[in-house]
Amino acid sequence: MACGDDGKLSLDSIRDSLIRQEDTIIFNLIERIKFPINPSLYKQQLPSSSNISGSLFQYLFQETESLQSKVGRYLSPEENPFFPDNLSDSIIPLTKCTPVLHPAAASVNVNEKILDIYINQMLPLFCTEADDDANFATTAACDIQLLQALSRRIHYGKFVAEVKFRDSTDEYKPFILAQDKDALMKLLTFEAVEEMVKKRVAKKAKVFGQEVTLNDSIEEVKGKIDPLLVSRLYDEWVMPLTKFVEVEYLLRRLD
Ligand SMILES: O=C(O)C(=O)C[C@]1(C(=O)O)C=C[C@@H](O)C=C1
Repeated sequence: MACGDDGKLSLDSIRDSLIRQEDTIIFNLIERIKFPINPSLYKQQLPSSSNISGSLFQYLFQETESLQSKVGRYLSPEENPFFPDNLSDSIIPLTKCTPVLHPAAASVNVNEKILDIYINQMLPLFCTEADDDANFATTAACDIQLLQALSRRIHYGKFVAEVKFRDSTDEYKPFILAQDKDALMKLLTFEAVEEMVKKRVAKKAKVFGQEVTLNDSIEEVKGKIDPLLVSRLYDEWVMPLTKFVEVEYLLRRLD
């Protein structure tokens, strides 16, 4: 949802973007699972002489975000930082355009949850537990790309919620005034759409993860990623967190 796209805001256009973002997430997953979990990356305390606290991963991620913030990454309402206290001012001036989202959108950030689920549940599900392969910098680069793609997709819930609110203000308003989270969750849920998303991401995982050879007679070989796990990723984490973001945004929509 680029600056000035306000006029193009529709549920169909937002869903098209979510569909395109599936490709990014699945390709990034395929890249990450080339490596084992590499647990030392997330636990390793750096030598005290380095003056850096936390894990190597945290250090790399914070420095990446800090550098990207200098060139304006977090001026975009689509981007939400994992380490908001560690950002630098942007050297790129803010473009003047009408914001699509309500200003309270800035206070909705579920990246702490995403990071916790990613390290403690997703990596053990997708990656092998083989010994560390010491490819820490490359592994972390894959993690950061994937986490940023997941975060962008999940926080897109703000745009989905905004368009649903604009399309059906009379239906949403009483539940927002009553701060009724359950009623909002029910109203914004489309089970048939969720079923389609799960099927589509499994199909994409099968297609994107297949080995491409020039020998047509070769039997179908095991793909690079398990389609069922991708479907589970969306079912258990991506869609529930997107809906959580939608509810949190709507609760603040009339502030
Ligand atoms: O497409 C929507 O209406 C959304 O709110 C997005 C989404 C999703 O995360 O994919 C979430 C909730 C709906 O039940 C269906 C799909």
